[in-house]
Amino acid sequence: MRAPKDFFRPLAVGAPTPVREVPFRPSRMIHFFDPGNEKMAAKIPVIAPTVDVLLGNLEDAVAADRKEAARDGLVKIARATDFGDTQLWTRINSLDSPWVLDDLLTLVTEIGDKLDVIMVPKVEGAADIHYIDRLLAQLEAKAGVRRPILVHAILETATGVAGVEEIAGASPRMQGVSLGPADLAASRRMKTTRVGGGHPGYLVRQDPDTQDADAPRATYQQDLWHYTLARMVDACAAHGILPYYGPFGDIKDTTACEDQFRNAFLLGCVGAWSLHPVQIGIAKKVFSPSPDEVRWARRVIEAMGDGTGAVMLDGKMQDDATFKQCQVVVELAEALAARDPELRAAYDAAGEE
Ligand SMILES: CC(C)(COP(=O)(O)OP(=O)(O)OC[C@H]1O[C@@H](n2cnc3c(N)ncnc32)[C@H](O)[C@@H]1OP(=O)(O)O)[C@@H](O)C(=O)NCCC(=O)NCCSC(=O)C[C@H](O)C(=O)O
Ligand SMILES: [Mg+2]
Repeated sequence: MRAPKDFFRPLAVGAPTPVREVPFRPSRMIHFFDPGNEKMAAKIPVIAPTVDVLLGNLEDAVAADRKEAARDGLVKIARATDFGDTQLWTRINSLDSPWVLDDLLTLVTEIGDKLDVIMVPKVEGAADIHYIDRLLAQLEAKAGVRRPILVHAILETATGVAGVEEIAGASPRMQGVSLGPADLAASRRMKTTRVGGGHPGYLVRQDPDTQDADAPRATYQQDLWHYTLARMVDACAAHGILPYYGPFGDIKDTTACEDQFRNAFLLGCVGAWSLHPVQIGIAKKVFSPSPDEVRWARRVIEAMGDGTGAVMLDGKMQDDATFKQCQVVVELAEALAARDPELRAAYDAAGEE
């Protein structure tokens, strides 16, 4: 553990100075693609302007004999593409894999100036982040990278969940954390076989009718991920970094995907992963506050004046705390609208009603 006074010092001579605050850049969808898959790679110039983050995936879902093709493909795409203000991320292979060292050596050396964030899978604790932190500093110095590449951890082992607070605060490079429900389920020995989402067996049942013991009893499906997501959101907020829901594997079930994403949004997440083009629009819709909500939030802020005291608005009490919640909504809306002209128009129109 570094002493507090050294926390923001570069970890290698010649490495860029670490950031003091994670820059808030829209990242409603982190769009995964396999850079070694020619069909997907061909779509990247068209997809890039429609997403907030493009992520060249090198880890799970890329077969062992395609790892080098994926890595080389990412270098080629990064060099050939102007991403505008869309961020470029990568997910490297896990720290115990035979590929990760070459992933880092190649990517930082070849395209370090184009990479915004490196997503690290299966992070177990602060030690994993410290290892990556020092190695990145050495590679950035060697390659002459001018701004620090940030780090994003996937929370997908039971040990990682137990240490999420120390992971979130392990380095000034920490940009955020995503939930990895599929690996986490395996690590915990949960009895599911899905990538995220609910399960019909995880439910609570209405109490029996005292007059009629045989009367049907309603059941309510519960959210398997609530506990972990809530811990992750708190850890991220406490350390000033950003929380994300991860993947939703049932590509055809766009309704349940939207529900899962919305739960995460309401709980504090800023985005989710899109695994297929059909999930891009869902994430965009869900992780952008609706024009009605923005209009309401603006009304509360206006009615509250300096933000102290209490007022009634449409029969509802507003005070310092609702003022702060409304500021969160309006600040997010403004940051997203600055990048998204359609959203700007929708928010402006709502303001005129
Ligand atoms: C899920 C898929 C395998 C589905 O692919 P496919 O069967 O080809 O779907 P479609 O026929 O509907 O595709 C239509 C066209 O769109 C292209 N396509 C598909 N996906 C993408 C994409 N992500 N980006 C760009 N283009 C895409 C197809 O090539 C088709 O093109 P064409 O034929 O020319 O019309 C596939 O979507 C896929 O592999 N997605 C990514 C999966 C992935 O990254 N998985 C890893 C992340 S989840 C995870 O790791 C779990 C997590 O860590 C945890 O532990 O929880
Ligand atoms: Mg995983």
